[in-house]
Amino acid sequence: MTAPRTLYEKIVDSHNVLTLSGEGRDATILLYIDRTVLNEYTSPQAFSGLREHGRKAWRPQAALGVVDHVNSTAPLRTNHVDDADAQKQIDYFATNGKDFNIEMFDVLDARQGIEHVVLPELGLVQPGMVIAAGDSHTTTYGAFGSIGFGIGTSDIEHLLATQTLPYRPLKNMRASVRGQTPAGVTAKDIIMHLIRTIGADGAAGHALELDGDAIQALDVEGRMTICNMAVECGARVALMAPDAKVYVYVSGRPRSPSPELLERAKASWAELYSDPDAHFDREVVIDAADIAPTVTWGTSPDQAASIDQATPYPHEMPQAKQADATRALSYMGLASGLPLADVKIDHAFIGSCTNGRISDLRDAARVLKGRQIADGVRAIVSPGSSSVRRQAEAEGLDRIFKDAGFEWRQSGCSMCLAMNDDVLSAGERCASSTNRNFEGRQGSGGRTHLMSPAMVAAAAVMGRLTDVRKLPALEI
Ligand SMILES: CC(C)[C@H](C(=O)O)[C@@H](O)C(=O)O
Ligand code: SF4
Repeated sequence: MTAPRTLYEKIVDSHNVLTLSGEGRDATILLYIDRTVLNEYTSPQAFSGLREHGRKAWRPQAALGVVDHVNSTAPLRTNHVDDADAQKQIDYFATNGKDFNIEMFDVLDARQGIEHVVLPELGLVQPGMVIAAGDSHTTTYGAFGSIGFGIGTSDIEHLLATQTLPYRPLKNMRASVRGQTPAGVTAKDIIMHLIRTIGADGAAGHALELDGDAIQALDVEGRMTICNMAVECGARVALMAPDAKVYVYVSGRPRSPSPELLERAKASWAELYSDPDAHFDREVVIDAADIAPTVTWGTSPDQAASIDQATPYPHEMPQAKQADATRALSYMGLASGLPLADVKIDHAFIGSCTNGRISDLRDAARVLKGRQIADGVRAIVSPGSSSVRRQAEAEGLDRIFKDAGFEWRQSGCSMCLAMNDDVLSAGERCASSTNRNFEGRQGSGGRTHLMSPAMVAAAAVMGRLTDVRKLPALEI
C-alpha cells in the first residue's frame, strides 16, 4: 500500500522527471510542466536569453502568450499605445511568438484577455495539470485541481528551453471552509476573510488546499476567484479537488480535448483528492457562517474587516501589526474608529483576473440595474477577456453598466495595476474588485479598497463603501 498523499503530492509525483539533489521532503526535483503561459511584461528577458544562448523553445505548442498588462482598454483601441516602453513590449512579444513558433494573442485578437481568464475559458486548463507562468496569480488554476504557480524570468527561459523546472516541493496546508455562507456573501468574501484570518504570510511556503461544503457549493468561477487570491496569503500553489462541476466546465470549449479523451481522463481525475490520512503541515478551519461582505481598509490584503466594522485603533492590535497599521491608515487617509460604511469613494473599478469573469459582471449588473452611480464617482468596468465582453454584451449587461454611469471598456489588467492609462490620481480612493491594495498599486498615491464586484457596484451607487445587502430598495 502506498502512503497517503495530499492532492498536491499526487500531482507533483506524476510530474516528477527525476530527483536532482537531496531526498524526501528536502529533495529538489525536475518537474515537468504541461503548459506555459506568457505575457508581454515578464517574458522579454526570457526570450532574449534564449536568443543569446542559441536555444529554441522545446515544446512551443505547450505555450500560449497573451498581451494583457500594458495594453489600452479604450473602447476603440488599436495595436498601438502611446507609452514607448509598453509599445516595445507589445512588439517584441509578437516577434517572439513568430520567431519561436509560439501562439500569441495580441490586443486585437478576439481571444485576448487577462491570461488567467483566457486559459480556462479556452479549455486549456484541465485537472491534474502543472502550469507555470511569469505571473503570481497563476494559482488561479487550482480551481480545476491543477497546480499553477508563478515563476521569474530566468525560470521562464529554462521552462521554454526544456519544458521542465527545477522544483523544491512545498509544504502542505489545508483550509476548510465549513457550513453555509450567509446570503450576499461571495467567493471574494471567503478568500478575503481567510486572508484576514491567517495573515498575508499565513500560507507562505505552502501549497494551500481549500475544501469544505462552502467551497463545494461554489461554481467554478467563484473557485477561481479564491485560488487566484490565495497568493495574497503567501500560498505558492492553491488547490481544490475537482468535481462534476469542473468536469462540465472543462468540456466543450474551443481548446478542450475531444469528448473521448475527456471520458478517458475522468478515470485519473477521480484520483485527484487528498487521501483521508494525508499529512498537512498546517490546517485551519473557517466557519462559513462567520463570513460577511469584507473590505480592506489598509495597504495589504490582510488589513481587512467586515463592512459593518470600523477602521482599527493600531494600539489595540497585536504589537507586531501596529506599525504597519498606523502607516497604512495614514496612507489611506483614514482615522481610527471610522465606520467603514462612512468611507467616501471617488472611483469604482470592476475587472481583473480575480473578478472579471462573466459571473462577476452579472453580480455587479444585478446591483446596478435601474440604479445610477453617485455624483462625482468615476466608474469603469474592464471585462476579464474579450470573450467575456462579448458574452456580457449578448446578455445586455453593457447597457446596464452604461445606463448606471459606468464606462464600458475593453479587457486587460487595466486599473488592477495601472500599467496603462487606467490610473488613479494621488489621493483618489477606489472601490476595486481586484486583489492587491499595495501603496500606489492603482496609481501613485491612489487608495484601494478591495471587495467583491457586487460590493463595488453598491459603493459606486452610494458614493461610499456600502453593505450591498443594505442598499435602499429601488423606487419603482
Ligand atoms: C506583472 C506581474 C509580475 C504581476 C504578478 O506576478 O502578479 C502582476 O500581474 C500583479 O498582479 O502584480
Ligand atoms: S489582472 Fe491584476 S492580478 Fe491579474 S494578472 Fe493582471 S495585474 Fe496581475
